[in-house]
Amino acid sequence: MNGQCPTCAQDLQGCAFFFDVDGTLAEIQPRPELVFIPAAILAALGRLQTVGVPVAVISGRRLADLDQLFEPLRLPAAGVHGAERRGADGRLRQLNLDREALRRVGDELFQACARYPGLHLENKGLAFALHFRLAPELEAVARGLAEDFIRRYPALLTLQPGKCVFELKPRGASKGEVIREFMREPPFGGRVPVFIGDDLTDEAGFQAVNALGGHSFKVGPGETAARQRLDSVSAVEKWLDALVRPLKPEVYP
Ligand SMILES: O=P(O)(O)OC[C@H]1O[C@H](O[C@H]2O[C@H](CO)[C@@H](O)[C@H](O)[C@H]2O)[C@H](O)[C@@H](O)[C@@H]1O
Repeated sequence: MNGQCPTCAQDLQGCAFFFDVDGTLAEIQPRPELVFIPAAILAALGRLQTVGVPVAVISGRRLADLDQLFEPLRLPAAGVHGAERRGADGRLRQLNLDREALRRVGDELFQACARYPGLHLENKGLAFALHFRLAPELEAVARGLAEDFIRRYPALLTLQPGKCVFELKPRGASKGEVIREFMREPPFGGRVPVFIGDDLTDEAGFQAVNALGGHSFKVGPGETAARQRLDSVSAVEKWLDALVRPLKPEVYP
């Protein structure tokens, strides 16, 4: 195999790639369940995986959702902002959390959100997303609800703002920490990490790869710890295409 990273000219086999999902590999959609990964991106990730270049997705979504989105690929992945992780060996690790307490929080949130039909509560079991994309006038309500629950359950939850969403994520969940965990394991360990993301939850990941001597890319505008920039999901697609294009054609029919 030959091939280089188009940005840093590093041999691909020396790199390990980490990708955020929504806003990075998939265009933002009005509702979470409408999201899809473009076929060209799936093909590029599949190519990298086929030739043994380590690839993982690092998302706020649940692992189960990620597996559906990336079908037929089954990638090493971290879900719920790092609260759950599946390594390259297939082993699952989760933060040690009080599931019964989280279930009660989910029930309470459901009751609280019922008063605001425009709010969409995404209950991920280990985390809760209060989406106001389809009702922007409810942003302050969503923030208020999220802050109230964080105040009442400070040992359990922490606030993670995002794109038209306030998330209550488990305390201790961090995209930076899961990238560091992947980098301590084969086949990621010993390589140069590259992380591409677009949102506030990705900042911990950018900081982690910067500290590990890797490359960090922010998709779109906004202040960031990332050191390089890609404009959009289509720019990520083109970047990935440039990454895999030099790979030998006989390996990829
Ligand atoms: O870390 P990510 O993979 O980027 O996931 C972050 C959150 O993405 C989803 O919400 C966002 O995307 C939706 C679909 O485009 C959009 O409707 C919503 O406004 C965005 O906030 C997902 O629903 C969350 O669970 C993820 O945590």
